[in-house]
Amino acid sequence: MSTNAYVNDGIPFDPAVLEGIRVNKSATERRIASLGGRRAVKKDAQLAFMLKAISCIDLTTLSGDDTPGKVQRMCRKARNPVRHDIMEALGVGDLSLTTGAVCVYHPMVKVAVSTLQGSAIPVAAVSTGFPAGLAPMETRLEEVRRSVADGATEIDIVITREHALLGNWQALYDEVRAFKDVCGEAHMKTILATGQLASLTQIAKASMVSMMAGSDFIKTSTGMEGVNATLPVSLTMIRQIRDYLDMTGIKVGYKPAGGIKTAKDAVLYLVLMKEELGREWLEPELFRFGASSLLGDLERQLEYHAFGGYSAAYRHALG
Ligand SMILES: O=C[C@H](O)COP(=O)(O)O
Repeated sequence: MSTNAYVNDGIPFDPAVLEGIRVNKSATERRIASLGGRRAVKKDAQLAFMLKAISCIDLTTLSGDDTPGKVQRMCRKARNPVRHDIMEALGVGDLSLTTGAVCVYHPMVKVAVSTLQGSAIPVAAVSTGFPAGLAPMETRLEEVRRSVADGATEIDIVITREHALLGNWQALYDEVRAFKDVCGEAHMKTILATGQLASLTQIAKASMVSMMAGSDFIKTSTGMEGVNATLPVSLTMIRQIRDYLDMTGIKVGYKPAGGIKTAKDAVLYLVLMKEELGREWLEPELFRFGASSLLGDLERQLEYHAFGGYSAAYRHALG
């Protein structure tokens, strides 16, 4: 069962809501360009942002050569994401820092759950025919059922891109709703694969439909598309989260995923969340990074803050 208090039961499909959605690409890009320069993050705040970023990572391995051993190592890293001597030197040795979750393919759910036993770290399973989402619907639904039965409390689903590309919003709604029904109490994150959609307006509409259908989180990418998470796409999606909140009073989470590799990038995403949605979206209940290598750079930067020097990237596991 999910321990996340933020649940979106969804609302009935309303095509009229979509008619008013238009995204101005240049205005979106201008807003993002203002992000880095306008407010340089000071050193102490940077440290806080980096620790926050770690607590919001869905530490991920999604590779054809995943093995139980690799997943176990990743789970151990999720429990202790930063070397003890670095945490001590930063004066935060007593902080019980973990990543937000670990994220794996279905066959690795059991091993992740057993390795994380005794911690509060949830296991997320990518499901529904990840990454293309082109398996038969019954197979995709069954995959969700099995991941939930094996102990995943978070399910990352992929949408059928065709529905969004053709503007078949009722079909997208019905698909996401069907996945939500089989997720039961597991928290559902809906991956739009934004790099394969046609425009920011289409991404905004797909975000809104996914939330109407009961997504607890909306997520950019699988990490396997040619273009994965970007800041303009993120601004587009989180403004839909804001509109859905205004419309329903329901808070939906956001997960940028794929290609986020540096502490600097992570801080920009956190600043964007804080400025657009407020502090509540800086918690793992409402914000996650889907990332396989970001933790390595964050640990490296924290080491720099602690000791004034970098060690080689290879010294940071999963770096
Ligand atoms: O959802 C997670 C992504 O697949 C991770 O992508 P990445 O390997 O580029 O960090």
